[in-house]
Amino acid sequence: MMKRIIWMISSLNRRIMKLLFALALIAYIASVWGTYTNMRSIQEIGEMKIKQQIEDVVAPLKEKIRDLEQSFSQKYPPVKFLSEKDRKRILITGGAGFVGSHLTDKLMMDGHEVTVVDNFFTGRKRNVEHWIGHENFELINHDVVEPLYIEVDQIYHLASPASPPNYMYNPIKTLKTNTIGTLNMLGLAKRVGARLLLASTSEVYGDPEVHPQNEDYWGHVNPIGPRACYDEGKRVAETMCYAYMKQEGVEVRVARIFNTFGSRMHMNDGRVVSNFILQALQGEPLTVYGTGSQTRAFQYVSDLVNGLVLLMNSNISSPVNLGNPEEHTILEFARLIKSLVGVYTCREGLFKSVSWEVWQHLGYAIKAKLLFILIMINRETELQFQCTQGYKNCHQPNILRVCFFVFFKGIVWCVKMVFFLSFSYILDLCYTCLKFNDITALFMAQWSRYRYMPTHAHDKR
Ligand SMILES: O=C(O)[C@H]1O[C@H](OP(=O)(O)OP(=O)(O)OC[C@H]2O[C@@H](n3ccc(=O)[nH]c3=O)[C@H](O)[C@@H]2O)[C@H](O)[C@@H](O)[C@@H]1O
Repeated sequence: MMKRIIWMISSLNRRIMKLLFALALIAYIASVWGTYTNMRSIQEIGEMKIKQQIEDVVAPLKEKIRDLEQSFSQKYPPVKFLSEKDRKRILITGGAGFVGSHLTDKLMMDGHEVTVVDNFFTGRKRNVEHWIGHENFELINHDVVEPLYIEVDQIYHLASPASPPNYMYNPIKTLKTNTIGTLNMLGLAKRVGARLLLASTSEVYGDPEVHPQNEDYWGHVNPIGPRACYDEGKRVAETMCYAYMKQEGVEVRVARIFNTFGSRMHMNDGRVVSNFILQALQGEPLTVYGTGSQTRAFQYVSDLVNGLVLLMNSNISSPVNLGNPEEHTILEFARLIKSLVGVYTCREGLFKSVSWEVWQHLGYAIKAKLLFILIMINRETELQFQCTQGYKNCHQPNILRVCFFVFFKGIVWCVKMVFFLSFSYILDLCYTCLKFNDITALFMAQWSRYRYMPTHAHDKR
């Protein structure tokens, strides 16, 4: 009996032992598996962390590489291809200035090799920065008062401050630039056999006694007046050109430039266009000097640039006036600027980030679609463009003006909607008319529709 009991206990023990052993084995496998997965997840987290750190370091580098790649593949404005024979090496002094930079654009786009020389007194590097790095373009920081040795076929000599506050700022420097500078450029033209175009000015006529001034007029200049440094400087520059032409056989062209406006005109330029636009945008009264009855004709810069290029390539060696023949008094001009700035401020939200070209197209598109929305599309739009895009950053709105313009804009849009709805109604009418091919029948039909409707309703009832 005892034996039996012992056997039973031991067999029970063996079973329990086996069970325990199996359980221990499972626990061991589970713990090994757990540790393994745990280690893996720790490893993975570590790897992820390292990856993240690497990403953090690499991301700015990648961005820099992208920027560099973009700068290497910089997009330039489209440039025509010219054969070696037609391609000219052209020097533009003052090429980073207001007129000079537009001339640079034209000649570059025409496919010539352009070297811009500027001392950046009134010129700005940003005016020509879109050409920097182009194989046809070179920018030299140089003052024409010092001699320049360079091989060129044509010289556009524009270097000189042109706005009264700028040229009066340092009259001796203005005189040196226009005399010694011109002498240096004529010397260069003589040495390399280049043709030189001098950017002269309407101011060589001084305070004119004849009106309008043609090129034969000799002028009426005060040699000791406040403007003399510029007026007399340009007059002597013209004299030098013709002396070099007669004595040395240098080919010269002389453009007498009248008032010009356009983009890249410095907002503190001091001339009437920039002054008035700036004052109007800032809501200040426009400073009309004197009675405002003095007249000026304003040409757009692209017209002037086309004129300069035409003159350079022509065979006219005598001086040529370049300006807009349409004259306005300064008072009229002030009124125009006021109205343009007013009109545009209402539209600012609409066209804020739109470039001029796009805006122009947009203007045409709107005009074509909605006949009743009037948009001025003529030379004034260029002024308007300068009013807004050119000096956009200077516009400081105040709350009163904003409220006024929101209200004004609301009214304008209501009027437009009324026009538009009437227009679409008329269109609808015309369309139906065409369909019916008989206006009387149409009205009869319209009328009878209203007239018989209640009867039909009655019939139905
Ligand atoms: O824009 C130009 O191309 C010309 O500008 C200036 O000649 P000016 O006609 O005196 O140019 P502004 O200073 O713009 O003056 C034009 C008229 O507006 C008047 N003005 C100017 C500025 C102003 O704030 N208010 C004002 O009534 C002037 O008295 C002048 O009668 C330069 O001296 C010329 O060399 C250059 O050709």
